[in-house]
Amino acid sequence: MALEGRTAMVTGAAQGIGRSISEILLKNGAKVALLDVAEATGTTLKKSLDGQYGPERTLFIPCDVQSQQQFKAALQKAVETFGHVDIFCNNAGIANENDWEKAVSVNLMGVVRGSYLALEHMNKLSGGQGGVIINIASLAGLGPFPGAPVYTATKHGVVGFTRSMAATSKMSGYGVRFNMICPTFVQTDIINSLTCPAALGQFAHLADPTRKLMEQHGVLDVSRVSEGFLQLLLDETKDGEALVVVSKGSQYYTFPSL
Ligand SMILES: NC(=O)C1=CN([C@@H]2O[C@H](COP(=O)(O)OP(=O)(O)OC[C@H]3O[C@@H](n4cnc5c(N)ncnc54)[C@H](O)[C@@H]3O)[C@@H](O)[C@H]2O)C=CC1
Ligand SMILES: CCCCCC(=O)/C=C/C=C\C/C=C\C/C=C\CCCC(=O)O
Repeated sequence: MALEGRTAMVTGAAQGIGRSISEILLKNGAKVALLDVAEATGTTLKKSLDGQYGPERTLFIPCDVQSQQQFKAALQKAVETFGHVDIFCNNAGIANENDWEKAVSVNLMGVVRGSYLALEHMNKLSGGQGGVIINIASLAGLGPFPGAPVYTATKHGVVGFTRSMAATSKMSGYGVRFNMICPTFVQTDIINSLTCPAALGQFAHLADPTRKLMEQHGVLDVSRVSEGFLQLLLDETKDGEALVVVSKGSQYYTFPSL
């Protein structure tokens, strides 16, 4: 199998896109450390995966990506259990324009924190074995999503950070590839935030236009994102790339040259 002997760590793995990415990694032979702040959902998922793949293939670690201490301890536990981690997916994210500071903390600071911890472990210049880091951004990381300005800002931040880290890693010789995925709407719990006044905050009046945007773009199955993830992971020529996953297909985004 393509990922036999490889070990991955996925944040926000208990459900939705993170769960689908974890499952495609397992199907292809990898071992996976599943991180999520939702302890009950994560524990239930771990039990179900134990039945399918055997208990030694996964590890569930309760972890809030906002906490440096929890995140560092989670990586340490995964390394102690599996020996190393060579695939890292920063996927955990929320949509909340009302509690916008939390959205910045989870969606952007959590991705920076996870990427730096993963890099510290993987960096060939400091004894690591190299690896791949794939961050889950959004189509809202490439253009304006009306009604969700802070969500949009965090995803633009993830795109800029990941591209810069790819260039930094290449120029420094770290042996770590950085890529990102920019999906359109995907059928998971987060899209309920789009019509939830508490999550839209001062932009609650934009719930209807947002619903229309969703109808126009279509809502994808999570498997479309995990298939894209596998493609990016296995293609060693991809570094600093944004894979856009929309209803008509998946394609690499062409950024304007400066
Ligand atoms: N569903 C969609 O339409 C799209 C989602 N995305 C992105 O995909 C990623 C995954 O979202 P979905 O699976 O759609 O949503 P989801 O709400 O189904 O799953 C998010 C997971 O992240 C976990 N999580 C939230 N805060 C966390 C924290 N502080 N620490 C650790 N785990 C935390 C949740 O417990 C949950 O299991 C997010 O970054 C989201 O922004 C991107 C484009 C489209
Ligand atoms: C706030 C809830 C977020 C739900 C999950 C999500 O990220 C969904 C995003 C879907 C679409 C984003 C909408 C608009 C983005 C606008 C323009 C993209 C233009 C890209 C380009 O070609 O320049």
